[in-house]
Amino acid sequence: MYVVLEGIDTAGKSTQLQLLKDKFPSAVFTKEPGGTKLGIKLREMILNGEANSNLAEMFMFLADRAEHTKEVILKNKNELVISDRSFISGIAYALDEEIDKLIELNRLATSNNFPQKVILLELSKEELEKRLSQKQNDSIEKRGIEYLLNIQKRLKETILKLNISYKFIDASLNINEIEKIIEDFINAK
Ligand SMILES: Nc1ncnc2c1ncn2[C@@H]1O[C@H](COP(=O)(O)OP(=O)(O)O)[C@@H](O)[C@H]1O
Ligand SMILES: Cc1cn([C@H]2C[C@H](O)[C@@H](COP(=O)(O)OP(=O)(O)O)O2)c(=O)[nH]c1=O
Repeated sequence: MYVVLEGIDTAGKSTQLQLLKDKFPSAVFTKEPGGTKLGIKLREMILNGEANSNLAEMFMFLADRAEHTKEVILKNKNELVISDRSFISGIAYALDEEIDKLIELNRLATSNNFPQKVILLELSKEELEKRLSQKQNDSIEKRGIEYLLNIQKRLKETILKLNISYKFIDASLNINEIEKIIEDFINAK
């Protein structure tokens, strides 16, 4: 089963993945961008802000995703794979394009291998402000609070359009409470 953890920057994805590694020791943990050898190079270029064109940046994420699908998702088809982000981020962050068109592009990039379950960690504006103020920001995060809240809205909209089992979780809950909700959701049939 292929499960993905989604949420805007600082929603708590890394924190939860760290805990999930103990709960699911035999699972394959991966991430987008940067879950493959090629992806590590693409991720560095993307986060350094090397692309001036939004379209070029989007295609770098799609290239990362195509490689990730072949090298990680398809090679571990019979395992529990848990990923930090997915094509759902790809759609939400590509603000210039329509969601439906992006779904089609992502079907192509993944050869139709979408996740079976998606978890979204949702932040309130107040909590996002607090967390961003405590962090050194990369080029994407520097785009600001309203930008990230808009992305969060698009993450939800995208998930609701897809026929994938999902769980929305209040990211300001206690860390262990969130972990339990995620664990139960992964274990549920
Ligand atoms: N449930 C939570 N409650 C309060 N703070 C949290 C919670 N989860 C994570 N954090 C803190 O928020 C910040 C961002 O978390 P992180 O896991 O790095 O987010 P992401 O990987 O989504 O960017 C970190 O400082 C982390 O310690
Ligand atoms: C997967 C993906 C991520 N992104 C963005 C989301 C993040 O801002 C950044 C990846 O950074 P990352 O460090 O993995 O996220 P986080 O800061 O939450 O730990 O790239 C896209 O714009 N498009 C995509 O397709």
